[in-house]
Amino acid sequence: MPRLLVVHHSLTPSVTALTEAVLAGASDDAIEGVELVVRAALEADADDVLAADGYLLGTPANFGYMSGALKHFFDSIFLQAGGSLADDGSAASADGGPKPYGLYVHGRYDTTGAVRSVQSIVGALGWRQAAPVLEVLGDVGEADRESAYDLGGTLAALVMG
Ligand SMILES: Cc1cc2nc3c(=O)[nH]c(=O)nc-3n(C[C@H](O)[C@H](O)[C@H](O)COP(=O)(O)O)c2cc1C
Repeated sequence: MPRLLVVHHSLTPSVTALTEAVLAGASDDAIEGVELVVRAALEADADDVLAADGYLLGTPANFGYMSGALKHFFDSIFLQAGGSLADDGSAASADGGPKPYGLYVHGRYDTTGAVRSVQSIVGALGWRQAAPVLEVLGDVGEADRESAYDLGGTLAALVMG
């Protein structure tokens, strides 16, 4: 069965609200035959990544970057999951097949650096962005929840094939 892996760092109400909406969307009645695997960023491992057919990533913006927990996830799985490092130690493009991913980021004033930090790493894993990044600033409203729901549904539908 195709598998969608959700890796999130949801310690605060706003990211939690987005994660719940993403999961609800990925579990929509229209989605059939997709196994949803949900992992806190500090618990996900390379086996989770290798076994998945698509990914949803959620993080707050912290100091202009993704959360330390999501960074720890990438640090832990990068090489095993098909990433490679260039001679200078920077992330190099991976040769693996492009698996789809979606990303949602919550911040209070600027999520630009957090989004860029994730995109640079997943690009080196060879994953392909399958939906626009959901960036939410400030309090999470109904429209944001709907966007998160749509993001979850979109990725699940893509994985469903
Ligand atoms: C240490 C720290 C650093 C933060 N850095 C940023 C940042 O760079 N950009 C931003 O938009 N928000 C930043 N924030 C706000 C968080 O992104 C926000 O608190 C988080 O998404 C959770 O939202 P919530 O408190 O409304 O649940 C920061 C918060 C903390 C505690």
